[in-house]
Amino acid sequence: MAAARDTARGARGKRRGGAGTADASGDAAKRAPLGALKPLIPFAAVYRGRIFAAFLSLVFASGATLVVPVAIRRVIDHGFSPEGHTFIDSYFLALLGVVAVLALSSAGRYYTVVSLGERVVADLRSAVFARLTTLDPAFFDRTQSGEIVSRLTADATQVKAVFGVSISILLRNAFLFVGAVAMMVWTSPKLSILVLGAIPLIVFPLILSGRGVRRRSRAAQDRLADASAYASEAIGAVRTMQAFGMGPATTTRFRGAAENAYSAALASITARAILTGVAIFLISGSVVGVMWYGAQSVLSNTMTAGVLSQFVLYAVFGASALGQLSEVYGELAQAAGAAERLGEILATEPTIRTPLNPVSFPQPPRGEVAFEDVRFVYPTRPGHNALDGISFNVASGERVALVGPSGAGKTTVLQLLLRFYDPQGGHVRVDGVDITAADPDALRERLSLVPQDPTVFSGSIVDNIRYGRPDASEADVVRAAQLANADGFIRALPQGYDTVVGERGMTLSGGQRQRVAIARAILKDAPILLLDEATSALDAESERAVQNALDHLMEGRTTLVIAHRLATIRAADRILVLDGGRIVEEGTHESLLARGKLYAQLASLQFTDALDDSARPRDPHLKREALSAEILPAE
Ligand SMILES: Nc1ncnc2c1ncn2[C@@H]1O[C@H](COP(=O)(O)OP(=O)(O)OP(=O)(O)O)[C@@H](O)[C@H]1O
Repeated sequence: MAAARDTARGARGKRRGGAGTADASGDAAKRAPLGALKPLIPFAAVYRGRIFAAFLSLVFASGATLVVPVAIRRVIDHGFSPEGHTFIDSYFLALLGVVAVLALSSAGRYYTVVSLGERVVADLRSAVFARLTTLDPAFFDRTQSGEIVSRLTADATQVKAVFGVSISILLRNAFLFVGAVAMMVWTSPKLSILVLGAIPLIVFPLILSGRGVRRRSRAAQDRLADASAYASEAIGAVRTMQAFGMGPATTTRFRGAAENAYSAALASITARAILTGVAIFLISGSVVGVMWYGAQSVLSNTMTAGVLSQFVLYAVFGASALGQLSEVYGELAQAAGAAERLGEILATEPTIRTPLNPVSFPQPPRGEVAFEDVRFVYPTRPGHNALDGISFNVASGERVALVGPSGAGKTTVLQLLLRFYDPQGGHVRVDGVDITAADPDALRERLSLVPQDPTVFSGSIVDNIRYGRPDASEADVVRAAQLANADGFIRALPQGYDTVVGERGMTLSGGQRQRVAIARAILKDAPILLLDEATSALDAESERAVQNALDHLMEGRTTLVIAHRLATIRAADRILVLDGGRIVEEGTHESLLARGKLYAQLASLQFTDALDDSARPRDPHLKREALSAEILPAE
């Protein structure tokens, strides 16, 4: 049950990048390149007012830009003539006004569009995170946590950079391009035909190469996610890494992952560089050609110098707008790669869902549990029955211990009861209700879990205890801590209950972490307690403190405990012995010992408090043969 064990197990079943990711990238390559940005649309659509403001400022900024060449033509054609000095002041004054409008509307455009980008990405990140919290453990068995973090950070950042700045550039240039083309036609239809004829020749190859950029960009982000996943796993297990002297080897592997990310990014950059170069040459080359033709017309007096200047300015505007569009297109294609990955998470539906008409649990809770011929196979390990037709009942207030060799299916029983997975066959009932017909949140309200290696989050002790009931008063928290035998050590900490414990509670001892988790469960006060006892023996004093805390916790509750200690087993009303996903024996400690089968063997080997030091055989091999029946009754 422990988080750490979960992680380790998850890692076994995981494939780098996850199957879903690989398939989706194949599909994506076939889709319209920017279609992947679609998941962002609903996020932006919420902010209609800002979009309208952005649109207005765009219209003004582009309009002001497009007026400039007209003013320049007038200055050239009339301003330098003898009577021109009467006009020139007013021309330049008007030009100054245009420039002022341009400046104001450009600032407005930048502000509205970029802040919209920030807003959308903040919403997107929260939505992706919210979706992640609803996904069932089967998803996390397939996907590495570091990869997910990378999507939340690197991908969202890329979308933000592009969404904010590039969309602003894209829209401005799209407006300018359309405006410039219209003005070109108005200025000189003949020259315009020449220029516009060249456009399809320019645009088509750009669109084609944009697709390649996007594919490469997605590959680069995938490699980056691999590197992040590896890094977060390594940093999460830094003590193990250092204890085994694996620092240099880990660094080498990370460097490999980082190099892969670099190579993939380089491929994407190269494609973009080529795209930009080709675009600039095609576009500017065609402008040069048109200028040459226009110069001929001026020389043959079929066009004035002012009109040519005006036309050339529009052509330059149009060309540079197109050039920037192609560059932005590359960036958008990159963002599409990132958005697509985020979209995949948003589109992942949890398999554990509340049914349309959930059955409610009876009130008040009774605390009954029933497994009826439950069969279960982990999705990442098809073909292996983790539970192979298990049936048992736990009555209200009963204490049942689950015992069995490693891999027998004990943890799986608790995972199914928590509805982390649904069984392929049979039923799991709580208070008579099939849990697949109920709301998972309502189910989990009736369950308290104390895992083997309890998770303590970075934050204050008081917040950690409150984790199961955020609205609990300080007095309730203290009472729970007292019952959990944790009050004493908490008060001895530098800031008492407000002491901040490091990430994953690293600054607390194992026994202290367990007592914090027990206090949390006491505070939650659920009728059914799921307990995964720690396998590692604590020192005698902590052991007693934890045992005492557990006694308080189990009082008046139905308890299902994965037992590793004799004291717990003796306190149980009934013991279920699991092996290979089945219940092979059932009874009390004494009756099972008397049978002399699997339980009796396990009893001599497995229970951490079964042998006191004086009775512990010197030779570890002898321990295996120590007859439980001889030693255990002496306990
Ligand atoms: N997330 C998972 N994905 C795939 N297989 C899993 C997963 N978790 C457990 N298993 C497999 O299911 C079987 C039952 O595991 P389970 O964790 O229930 O055993 P256990 O009795 O709790 O063992 P232990 O005492 O070592 O914790 C094992 O073969 C295990 O390898």
